[in-house]
Amino acid sequence: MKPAVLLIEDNEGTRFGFFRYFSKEGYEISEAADLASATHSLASRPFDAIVLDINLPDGNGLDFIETVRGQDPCIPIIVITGSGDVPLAVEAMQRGADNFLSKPVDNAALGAYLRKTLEIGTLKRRLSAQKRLTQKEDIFFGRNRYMQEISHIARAAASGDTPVLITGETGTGKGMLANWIHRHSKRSSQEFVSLNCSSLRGEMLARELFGNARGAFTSADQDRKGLLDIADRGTLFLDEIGDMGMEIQAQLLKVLEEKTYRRLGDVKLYRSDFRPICATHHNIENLVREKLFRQDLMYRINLVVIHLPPLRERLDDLPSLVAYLLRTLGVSEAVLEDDVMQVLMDYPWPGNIRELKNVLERALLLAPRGTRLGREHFSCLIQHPPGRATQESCSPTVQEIQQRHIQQVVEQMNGDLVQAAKSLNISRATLYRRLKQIRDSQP
Ligand SMILES: Nc1ncnc2c1ncn2[C@@H]1O[C@H](COP(=O)(O)OP(=O)(O)OP(=O)(O)O)[C@@H](O)[C@H]1O
Repeated sequence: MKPAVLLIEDNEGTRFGFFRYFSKEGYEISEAADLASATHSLASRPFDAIVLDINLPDGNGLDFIETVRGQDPCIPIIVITGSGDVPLAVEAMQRGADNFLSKPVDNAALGAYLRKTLEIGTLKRRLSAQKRLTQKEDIFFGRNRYMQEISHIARAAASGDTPVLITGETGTGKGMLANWIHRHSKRSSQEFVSLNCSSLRGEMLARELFGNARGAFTSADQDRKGLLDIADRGTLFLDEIGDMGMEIQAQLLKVLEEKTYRRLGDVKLYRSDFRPICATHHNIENLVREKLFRQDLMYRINLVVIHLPPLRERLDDLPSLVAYLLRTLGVSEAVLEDDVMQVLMDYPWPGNIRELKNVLERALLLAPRGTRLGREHFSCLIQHPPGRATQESCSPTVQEIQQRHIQQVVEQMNGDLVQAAKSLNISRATLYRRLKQIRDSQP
């Protein structure tokens, strides 16, 4: 495919010469005589590079560099300045241009610059995509008064070693906060082991937690470590602990009291020094009243309680949270058109921050590269009732089909993850990761 270049230049003669030369060189050239038509062109299709004159009839090209950079940090920009205008060229580079040339422009020199700059642009994009994949997600606390208090308690929890209970609706960031506390605690060099107690029941959950000896049950062909073993000296994050069955609750209480446990089918006593951090979307006290949760276990795990508020109760943080999430997705907040924030403010966010992130990611996928995100990219939030926005408005993607298949196999194996991993021909760790992704993608 030909590289697409947008030439923003008011001089018709220069544009003509440029068009003829670079079309022959194999580029697809679009022309804009002023900033207004350049903005229009950028909104209507993606470009691989921009060649920009500084003095234009309706504004200064220098300011335009920042606008473009806000929408696409990687697109190469080459600036054309008047002859000998070095300070202007320096300013252009400071504002984000990749290269500059003085007038009259030597097309051959510009061609060489363009080739090099396009190569750099491709590399930058690749790096930015790689960074996105490898970057560890960091938590956003925000300036909301209540969240400031939470950040204070979280810091205190990280410097101590007592159990923590995190409550809040789905997608409010309970898992992220648990991980943040671990990473800022003295246990950070050890494992952070996460287990979702609602996805496994009874003996299956016991097997995951305690491990098993060879022959403990039909498919136990070897000794297997449990997560308690792996979490030794680290942190064990028990997500959705409110859904844990009463029998396992009794076993967990014993482990918390004695720090020792037995693998299934084993007589040997194992020791694990793990720090428990638990999370639930339930009100644990109600569960205790309903006799669904042991009171003694509640007192063991709720030494520090952190309640994360739903997103709709911290809307004062929404604009900076959106900017933060967009940055983690590799774009700046300038990518949003002005009236979009009101759409985001008006939506009740039943899936909280997870749903917000999914909605932003989907809007970025829908919009052509280099264009701004308008209301039309958030039509799910306007047209669909809350909670269904990210699921039903689009046909399933390959990833969604894969996720369904994994869920079906886990169900067929009655939740036996060892067998499910074998049947899917993936490792147990990969299966855990995929199951977590499935949970994370649900609002
Ligand atoms: N404070 C935050 N800062 C940045 N991103 C966040 C924050 N909270 C949540 N997210 C985003 O939302 C996603 C879901 O967060 P997380 O899994 O921690 O929520 P949760 O409350 O544990 O949800 P569930 O109850 O469904 O397990 C995260 O992967 C992250 O992308």
